[in-house]
Amino acid sequence: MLEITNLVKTFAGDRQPRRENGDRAASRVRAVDDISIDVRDGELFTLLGPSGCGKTTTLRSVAGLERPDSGEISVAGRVLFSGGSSRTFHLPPNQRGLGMVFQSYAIWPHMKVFDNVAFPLQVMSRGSRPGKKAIAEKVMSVLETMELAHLAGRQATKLSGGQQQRLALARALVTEPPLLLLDEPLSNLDAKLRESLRFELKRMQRELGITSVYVTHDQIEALALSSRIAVMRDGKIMQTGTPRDIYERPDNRFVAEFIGTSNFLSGTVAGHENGLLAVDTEHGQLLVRAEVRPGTGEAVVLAARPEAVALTDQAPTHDTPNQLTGSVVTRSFVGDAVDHIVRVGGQEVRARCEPSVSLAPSTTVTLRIDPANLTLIPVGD
Ligand SMILES: Nc1ncnc2c1ncn2[C@@H]1O[C@H](COP(=O)(O)OP(=O)(O)OP(=O)(O)O)[C@@H](O)[C@H]1O
Repeated sequence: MLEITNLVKTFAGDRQPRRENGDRAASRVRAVDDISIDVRDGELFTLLGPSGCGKTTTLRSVAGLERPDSGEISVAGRVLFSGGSSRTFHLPPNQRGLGMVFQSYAIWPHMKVFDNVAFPLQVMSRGSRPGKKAIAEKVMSVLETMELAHLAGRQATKLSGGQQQRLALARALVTEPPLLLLDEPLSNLDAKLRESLRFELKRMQRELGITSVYVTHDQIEALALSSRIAVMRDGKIMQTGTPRDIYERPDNRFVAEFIGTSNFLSGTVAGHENGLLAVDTEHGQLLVRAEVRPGTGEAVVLAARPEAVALTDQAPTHDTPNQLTGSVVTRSFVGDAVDHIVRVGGQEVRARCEPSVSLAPSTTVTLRIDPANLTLIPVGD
């Protein structure tokens, strides 16, 4: 569906000191350094990597907002950009027909919810513009998908942050683009809202089967959402694979370390109770707050960030879920926290604790992870 071949994009870097011959040579930053990507029909494909690795520049190049130095970009066989030593072809962004949602909500504040979504249809060229009635139907249908239909008449600014972001999505989807580009669309939202919108985004993407490219620096978000992930560093792709490939079989040290700052616990779904999912792991049963409902017996992975793992040298208590027993391997002070590595059965778990919690190697400890702080990653996705 989306094919990127040998894409290169450089920017003028900081100016260098004047040379002996009086020239000032400007160094160039290779923001995207010869990358090739093939996104399949219906996939949610994620570009993942640390700040400055070239994710946004890649996405902006697909959108037509950056003009690459060389390479080729095509969507469904239609060339959007082709450049190199000879002639360059660069289709302007407004002729690419792609859906885009960026970090800032980018809704039109002076318009009502309905009009925000109707606008992209109203400005379509004469031949392809639907009639007034068809526009109203399309707008209401996409507002329903995003659960905003009841707010159609409201001023866009009078929506909550999550609703505004859903509105931005509705607006990007209404023209039924062949490809949806999403640049950290959830990063301005608080953790709870991010979690629930992540599920909605995944549901919507699946239901509509819309091919999407998603940019994020958040490994857990990438693992939980994506069909496949490309991990980037310094403008290059370090590995492309399914979430499972990436965390189970990292190709190189960079990918292993970048993904490995989170903890992963494998298990199978045992059942549901009181809005919580019970997962059997080799360390016992863990509860996770999840809005998706995989079937009993399905294989899943639970992810926990190190700061979500609490440690104590007290024995487990009866009234608290998600307690594991382990033994401290190492601890290290990192300024405002103490990082511990704890051996639990056959695996090491990282816990980032308050400075007041500092447990010596070989101490037997109880690890506690709140069900709300575990992320469910369906494997086999
Ligand atoms: N307009 C620009 N002019 C000069 N350098 C740029 C420009 N845009 C990006 N860069 C540089 O290109 C590199 C890649 O930037 P890019 O924004 O694509 O990274 P990113 O992975 O999306 O980072 P972030 O997650 O912080 O947004 C960085 O070194 C950045 O400083």
